[in-house]
Amino acid sequence: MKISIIGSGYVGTTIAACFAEVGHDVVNVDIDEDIVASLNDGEAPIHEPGLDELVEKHAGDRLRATTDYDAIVETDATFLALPTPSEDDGHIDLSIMEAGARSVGRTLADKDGYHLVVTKSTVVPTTTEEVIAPILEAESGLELGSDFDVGMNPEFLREGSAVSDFLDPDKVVLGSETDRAATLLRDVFDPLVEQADSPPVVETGVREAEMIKYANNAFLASKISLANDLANICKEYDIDSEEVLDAVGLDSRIGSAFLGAGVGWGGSCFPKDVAAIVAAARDAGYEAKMLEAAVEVNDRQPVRMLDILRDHADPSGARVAVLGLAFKPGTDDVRNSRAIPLIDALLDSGADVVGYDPVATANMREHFPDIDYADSAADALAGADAALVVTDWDEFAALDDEFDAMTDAVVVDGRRIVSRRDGIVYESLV
Ligand SMILES: NC(=O)C1=CN([C@@H]2O[C@H](COP(=O)(O)OP(=O)(O)OC[C@H]3O[C@@H](n4cnc5c(N)ncnc54)[C@H](O)[C@@H]3O)[C@@H](O)[C@H]2O)C=CC1
Ligand SMILES: O=C(O)[C@H]1O[C@H](OP(=O)(O)OP(=O)(O)OC[C@H]2O[C@@H](n3ccc(=O)[nH]c3=O)[C@H](O)[C@@H]2O)[C@H](O)[C@@H](O)[C@@H]1O
Repeated sequence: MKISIIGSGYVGTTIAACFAEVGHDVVNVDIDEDIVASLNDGEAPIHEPGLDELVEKHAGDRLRATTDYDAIVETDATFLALPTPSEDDGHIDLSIMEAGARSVGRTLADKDGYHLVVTKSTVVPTTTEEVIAPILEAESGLELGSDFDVGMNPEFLREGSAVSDFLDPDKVVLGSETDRAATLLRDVFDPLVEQADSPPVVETGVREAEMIKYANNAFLASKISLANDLANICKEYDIDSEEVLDAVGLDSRIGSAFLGAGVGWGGSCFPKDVAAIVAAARDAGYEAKMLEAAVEVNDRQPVRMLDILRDHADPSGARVAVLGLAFKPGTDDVRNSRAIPLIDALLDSGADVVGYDPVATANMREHFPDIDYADSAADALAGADAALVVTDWDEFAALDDEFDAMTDAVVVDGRRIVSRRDGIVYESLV
């Protein structure tokens, strides 16, 4: 099949390369000329394990990129993989989706024959039918339900394992409102489902598919916050929270994944998606109390970490090493990293901050151009009065003699990753 994908970021590039891998002809449309050039040169514009190989293998053959929306006319289906950021009050900002839909609609005016437009981005329920579809109709002059249909196919991949998550998913969710759209979506996913050893395929309505994505992310984020709440109680009683949560996770109804207690969840999606569904629920007249509490617990974890530091050392005038700047290990992405509120609070307290991350320093420098950055954990620790461990990079577990170079070795561990205890003042957050 011929597929077009609008947007070539984490999701757009990954699904384009993977659709090409399972045999589709794919064209990626992005407004960024550098991204388009990179894809056409056979180089992935983002860092994801396995992506370079797929892009190199298919570029110039089953995979091409362009800035020209006209390319979608020749395709059977168009996937919108555009950003859906948050407004300041948490509401979803649909302006980029609306701009993309206008461009797609204008282009489809020139198409003879049926077309399917699928929302891949995470959007609050009713967006595809009540925002995207009317724009497509108005701009194209075509009629929804006869000339074209809309569908919704939420994405569950994680950064750092995007290719393997997409090619080997736990489930595929296909949202549509007409038989023709359902059949076409099935045709798109059949080759992927077959090579992935037939994961469950959930065929549902468009707004149900939109809600499944939010429910998924809200559940995972809340599970971490609940683990953090329980771990905080454990700490009050001097109980090892890891032992407790490991045992709890053995219950097959609960499961061990996403029970990792610590400084909380960040990244480009959990914070914005939980905020967006809470705001959408409020607009609809419902107060999502559990989700609001999940956010509150998450916001409190970095504050608790600073409180622990203050129990052992005065941050004012102290040199504090922040180990780990990425929102999770395996990525250079710092969007909503827990390191950001921590560094902000340290600077407010008058601390002299030195940050270290194996790969995310350049991105964090854009947020905090004026703090120091070290080239290694050892350099960050040398002469520091205290260290806060924020991201669970494996290399932090191996730190040992490096702590001896600290001036006053106070270590507050936000991810329970540091092994060394002797000769340092060590306290874990949970
Ligand atoms: N990043 C992730 O791990 C996941 C993201 N999602 C959702 O997928 C959606 C996309 O997210 P990402 O891929 O992370 O975004 P991204 O920011 O990495 O990439 C978006 C791309 O769209 C391009 N773009 C912007 N306006 C455009 C326009 N009018 N026409 C064509 N291209 C345009 C940008 O140049 C950029 O390359 C969001 O709704 C996100 O919530 C869903 C699952 C996982
Ligand atoms: O919608 C999205 O964009 C994606 O959001 C998350 O993926 P991602 O943000 O890449 O990263 P995760 O591995 O889920 O981690 C998110 C945050 O939770 C934290 N986390 C994770 C697991 C855990 O046990 N404890 C914990 O604090 C991580 O450190 C990180 O800050 C979801 O896992 C994906 O399924 C989803 O598609």
